[in-house]
Amino acid sequence: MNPAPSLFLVGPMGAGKTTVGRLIAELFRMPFIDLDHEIEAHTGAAVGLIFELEGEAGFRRRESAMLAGLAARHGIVLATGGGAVLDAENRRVLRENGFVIWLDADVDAQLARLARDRQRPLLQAPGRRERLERLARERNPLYAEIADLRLPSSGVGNSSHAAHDLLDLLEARWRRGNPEAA
Ligand SMILES: Nc1ncnc2c1ncn2[C@@H]1O[C@H](COP(=O)(O)OP(=O)(O)OP(=O)(O)O)[C@@H](O)[C@H]1O
Ligand SMILES: O=C(O)C1=C[C@@H](O)[C@@H](O)[C@H](O)C1
Ligand SMILES: [Mg+2]
Repeated sequence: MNPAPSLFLVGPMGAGKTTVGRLIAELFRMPFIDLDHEIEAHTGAAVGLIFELEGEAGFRRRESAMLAGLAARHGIVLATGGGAVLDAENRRVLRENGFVIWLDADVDAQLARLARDRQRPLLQAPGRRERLERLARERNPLYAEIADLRLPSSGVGNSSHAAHDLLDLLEARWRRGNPEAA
């Protein structure tokens, strides 16, 4: 039961786009694709190394090119990277090609979940809290601009619970949209 052509997950680092996205894809029996992973597989370099060699601008070019190709596929669950919404064309591509889910997380939850992270280049410097707060201020309006649904989360909780909450929300929403299916 999935009338949406594709599900696109957007939101900040540590919100669960990759983890919850993979689970929701399993629950809906849809193929799961992770944008960061595809970029790494295509270039043969980790996100951190791409940032080091080409700067954030180089990474964003690769991200936009990869997103344009993947968003054209139908019936997928696509986990984007936290900064994919920065580009206006990316936002258009997401909005026009699928159902956009904003997985949100407060900064305390991000800090707890990513405390041991050494992969995300934007977090590899002191002042993580200030950095995450600034990113939230800049990006939240962009997530809000394209989201069809927002699922907030806090604490370190459990991604499996988050996936089931999302499943319930989506099914309730689709039943409302199509009373025949209720
Ligand atoms: N809803 C949740 N409750 C508890 N823990 C979570 C939740 N979502 C994610 N996590 C944990 O947080 C960590 C980061 O999650 P994940 O990699 O899915 O984030 P992301 O949104 O894909 O981030 P990025 O934008 O950097 O790709 C993982 O260890 C994951 O298990
Ligand atoms: O929030 C961001 O800008 C990023 C999030 C990750 O998913 C990666 O795309 C990369 O580390 C940048
Ligand atoms: Mg991810």
